[in-house]
Amino acid sequence: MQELVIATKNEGKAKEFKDFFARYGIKALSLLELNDEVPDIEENGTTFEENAALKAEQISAIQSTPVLADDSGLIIDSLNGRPGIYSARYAGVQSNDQANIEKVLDELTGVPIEKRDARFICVLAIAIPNKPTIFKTGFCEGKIAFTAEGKNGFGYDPIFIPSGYTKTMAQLSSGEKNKISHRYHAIQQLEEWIKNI
Ligand SMILES: O=c1[nH]c(=O)c2ncn([C@@H]3O[C@H](COP(=O)(O)OP(=O)(O)OP(=O)(O)O)[C@@H](O)[C@H]3O)c2[nH]1
Ligand SMILES: [Mg+2]
Repeated sequence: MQELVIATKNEGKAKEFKDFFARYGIKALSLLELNDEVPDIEENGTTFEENAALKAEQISAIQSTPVLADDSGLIIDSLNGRPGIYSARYAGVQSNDQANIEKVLDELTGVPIEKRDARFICVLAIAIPNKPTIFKTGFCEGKIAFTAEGKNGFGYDPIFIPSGYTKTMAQLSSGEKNKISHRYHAIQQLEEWIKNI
């Protein structure tokens, strides 16, 4: 079976990539599964594109293979786009999903539903040795809930209600999330590339 390295140490993302790529007969391997120890890549870019490229290109250079990286996050309109590129570390470098969620809910205290618009963004970068890096972007629109609900998914899923739904992303099955998510919309644009992998 064909393999593709995904430059992520996030188990939630890794699981979603495995499900997506299995459909194309490709085994997605995260950095947590590689035999050699892979260094943490410093995400010091100022955009999702820069951070995705940093992860994909550095791991591709180490492994000498094509590598896909995902830089993603939550953009909340009434917080001027925060947490944005800082989504993973919003409540601090050592923060976890729970602390990040609490910080967002805290900052949105008293904000009515019409002002809770938000979207997830996923920027994929594919680095191929000696070729220009490819970028694809996907979005998922929605609103921030008043309380955290649901146990599926990861990150901010328990407080994100996708447009057209009355449940949070964490209350949807993985199959349902993977048909509407920002990651799905980005991967969909890679179909042609995947066929020629
Ligand atoms: O509810 C969510 N559902 C999602 O589908 C989702 N996708 C991203 N996120 C959030 O955005 C950060 C990305 O930051 P990020 O791209 O730097 O990833 P990461 O640091 O977790 O792992 P890595 O891929 O860099 O190793 C993550 O940690 C999450 O907090 C999501 N939250
Ligand atoms: Mg990261």
